[in-house]
Amino acid sequence: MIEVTGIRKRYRGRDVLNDVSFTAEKGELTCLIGVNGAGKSTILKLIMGLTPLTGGTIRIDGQALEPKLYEKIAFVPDHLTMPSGMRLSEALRFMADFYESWNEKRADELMRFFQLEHSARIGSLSKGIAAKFNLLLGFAQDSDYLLLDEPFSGIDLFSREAITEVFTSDLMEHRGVLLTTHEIGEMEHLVDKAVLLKGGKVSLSFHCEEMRSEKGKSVIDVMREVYGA
Ligand SMILES: Nc1ncnc2c1ncn2[C@@H]1O[C@H](COP(=O)(O)OP(=O)(O)OP(=O)(O)O)[C@@H](O)[C@H]1O
Repeated sequence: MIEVTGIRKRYRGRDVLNDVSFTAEKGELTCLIGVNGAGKSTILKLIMGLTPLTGGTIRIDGQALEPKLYEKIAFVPDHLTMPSGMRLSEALRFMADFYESWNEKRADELMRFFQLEHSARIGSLSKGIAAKFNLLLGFAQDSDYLLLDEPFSGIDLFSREAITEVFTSDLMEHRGVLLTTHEIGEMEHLVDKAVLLKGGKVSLSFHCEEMRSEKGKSVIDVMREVYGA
């Protein structure tokens, strides 16, 4: 379990996150929802140790963050970070060399599934194709947890559908997935738990199925109430 307790983050004298707590469990898809600038990406960076906490604690499977724990987590940022002149085949080789958790067979399957060409260069990819390859780099790591920052941002409907299919496959079955989004769209039926951020705090956190069965509300209904949209 990823356990975020009372975290605070201050950038240049301004509190971006103020006492944020939530958990993301293995075998579940947890969605961090918030408008632009709510602090979603910051939370993922804090979990990955890419920026220091101002306060609070983050524990993974009961342990405080330390470099060894990152073997359990794959992080997919909101854009491809590989050099633009690199071919996809070279990027895959880099991942295989760099990550012990790299699963070559899975990477090959996903290359075929997303219809990606090994010889294409990173810089020549369209936005949607780049997003698919970016996701592949995370999906093909045998990690317990997968953190995804805005995986659907700027992607057309058909690419979204292909990516959604991966989320429902057994590739994800036992993993804990924590993803951020500002619009839930067709993801809604995939999400187990929603964490709604507002004003640097968690406004509401709930299991979607319970919300549906007990209050008859969808995630979008709740978002409308919280964000007044
Ligand atoms: N390195 C930084 N230095 C200063 N301020 C920052 C830094 N990174 C983020 N911020 C600020 O922190 C706030 C939260 O940013 P963050 O990127 O986490 O939001 P977000 O919810 O992911 O937004 P989006 O949906 O637009 O990606 C924003 O106001 C942003 O300007």
